[in-house]
Amino acid sequence: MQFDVMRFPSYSFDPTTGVAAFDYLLDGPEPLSFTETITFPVAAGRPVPDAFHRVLDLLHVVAGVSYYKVGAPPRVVAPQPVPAAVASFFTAVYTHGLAEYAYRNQLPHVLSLVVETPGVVPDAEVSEMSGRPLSAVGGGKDSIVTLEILRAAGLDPVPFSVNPNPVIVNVNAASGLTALAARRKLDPRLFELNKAGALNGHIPVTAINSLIAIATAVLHGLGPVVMSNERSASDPNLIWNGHEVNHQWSKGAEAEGLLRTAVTAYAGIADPYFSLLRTLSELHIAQLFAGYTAYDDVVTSCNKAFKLHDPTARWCGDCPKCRFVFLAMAPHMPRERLAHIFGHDLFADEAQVPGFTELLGVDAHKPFECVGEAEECLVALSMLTDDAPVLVALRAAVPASAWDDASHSNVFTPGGPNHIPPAYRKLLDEAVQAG
Ligand SMILES: CC(=O)N[C@H]1[C@@H](OP(=O)(O)OP(=O)(O)OC[C@H]2O[C@@H](n3ccc(=O)[nH]c3=O)[C@H](O)[C@@H]2O)O[C@H](CO)[C@@H](O)[C@@H]1O[C@H](C)C(=O)N[C@@H](C)C(=O)N[C@@H](CCC(=O)O)C(=O)O
Ligand SMILES: Nc1ncnc2c1ncn2[C@@H]1O[C@H](COP(=O)(O)OP(=O)(O)OP(=O)(O)O)[C@@H](O)[C@H]1O
Repeated sequence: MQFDVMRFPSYSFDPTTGVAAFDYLLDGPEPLSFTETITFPVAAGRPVPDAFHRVLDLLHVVAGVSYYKVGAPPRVVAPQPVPAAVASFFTAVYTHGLAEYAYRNQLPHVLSLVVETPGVVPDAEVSEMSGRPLSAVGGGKDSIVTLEILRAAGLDPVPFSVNPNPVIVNVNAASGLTALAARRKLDPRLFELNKAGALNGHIPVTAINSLIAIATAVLHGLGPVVMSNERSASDPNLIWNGHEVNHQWSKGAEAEGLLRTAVTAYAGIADPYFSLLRTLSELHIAQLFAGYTAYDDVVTSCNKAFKLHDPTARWCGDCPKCRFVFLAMAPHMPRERLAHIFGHDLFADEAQVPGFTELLGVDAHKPFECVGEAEECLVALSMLTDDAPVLVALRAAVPASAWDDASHSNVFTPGGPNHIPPAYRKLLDEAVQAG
């Protein structure tokens, strides 16, 4: 399949049903069109603010990555004039956000795409968001820590999810907070094309979920949107053709900054979105999570729970994410509690050794998954003193030089680029001190 250009013909929004329908066109000798629908929670009795439509304009282009990847045309033409910051954001989403897809499919031209726009407009006038925080919930430990920090500060957070699976529904129930949800339905034609062998790969899903969250906050008079993206999300998995390839790019600090700037410039909202946990390592977040026992029967960080066609899974117990979270939580809680959360003790199973070795960075690059740095894994291992079979094998596998790095590690010192507003930074600092 050969296409010349990706276009964005139109979109619609019906305030009575909350349904937005976004159209896409892969144009060429045999064009393909797609429609994705996103159903927002209806805000009965509230007028639809202009800023909501502005955020949908951004979402229309960003959600197009799922369809772009079917054919990877050399041109992407956005539908309307935007401020320069928005054009830069679009280009970053299609290049950095699709870098893993480009690497795996050997499509270097994707890394140097420039999303074209039909003109440049000045930045919008800016006003504040001043409602209850809308806190994105993915069902894992990170968003639970954020919800609990916001709740403890009396901010009355509203949990929010896109396509909440049973894990997210159960986490929200355990929190006792009333949640909002949006439903996202990809065009079924995409799955037919995938089955027929079309180009496919990873997309920057957090950028899409984040814009859906911001649109929901605007529609309901809530906000800012508070995410739970950690420090290590900004670190690349590898360098290819001189470009960083980061599986988690749209969870990283660069993407967060670009998205914030684009929303402010185009929709006129100050401080619309930030990650409360941005300065923390995964190991540090796991330590804070250990202080909340109410979620032990429901929390799930395994990505198997996010499969569109099987949303019932919890911890699979045999993937990089399960291994990483098990290792990150292990120093902060008794093994019995950890085994209860996961359903079994991964450190007792010697078949897990190669997977843990990969996390420690002994053999290859960091896996294409949402896992922390090798350094964090080494520090976790150095904090564990018992002789579980996997731990014994890992200690033997780690070269002596690696332990020096771990002992000088700053994994429990908050730091790094972030966009946390000062009032929220104070809450985080208090939680870290108490933890
Ligand atoms: C659950 C998961 O990890 N899915 C990735 C997997 O897709 P798979 O086919 O195994 O299952 P589905 O997610 O059900 O996808 C079915 C097809 O639909 C396509 N698709 C899905 C969502 C979307 O927004 N657009 C789409 O086009 C997808 O390509 C499938 O063909 O492998 C895919 C290819 O590598 C990944 O793209 C799937 O990842 C999902 C989009 C997803 O939600 N993944 C998150 C769990 C995830 O990886 N989060 C990252 C953050 C990445 C970021 O920058 O935002 C993380 O936690 O590190
Ligand atoms: N379905 C979803 N709807 C809305 N936000 C989501 C969804 N899935 C993940 N997120 C948010 O996206 C960000 C990244 O997700 P991620 O899976 O890393 O976090 P998590 O589920 O909270 O924790 P963990 O890293 O333990 O899985 C987090 O802020 C999370 O709250």
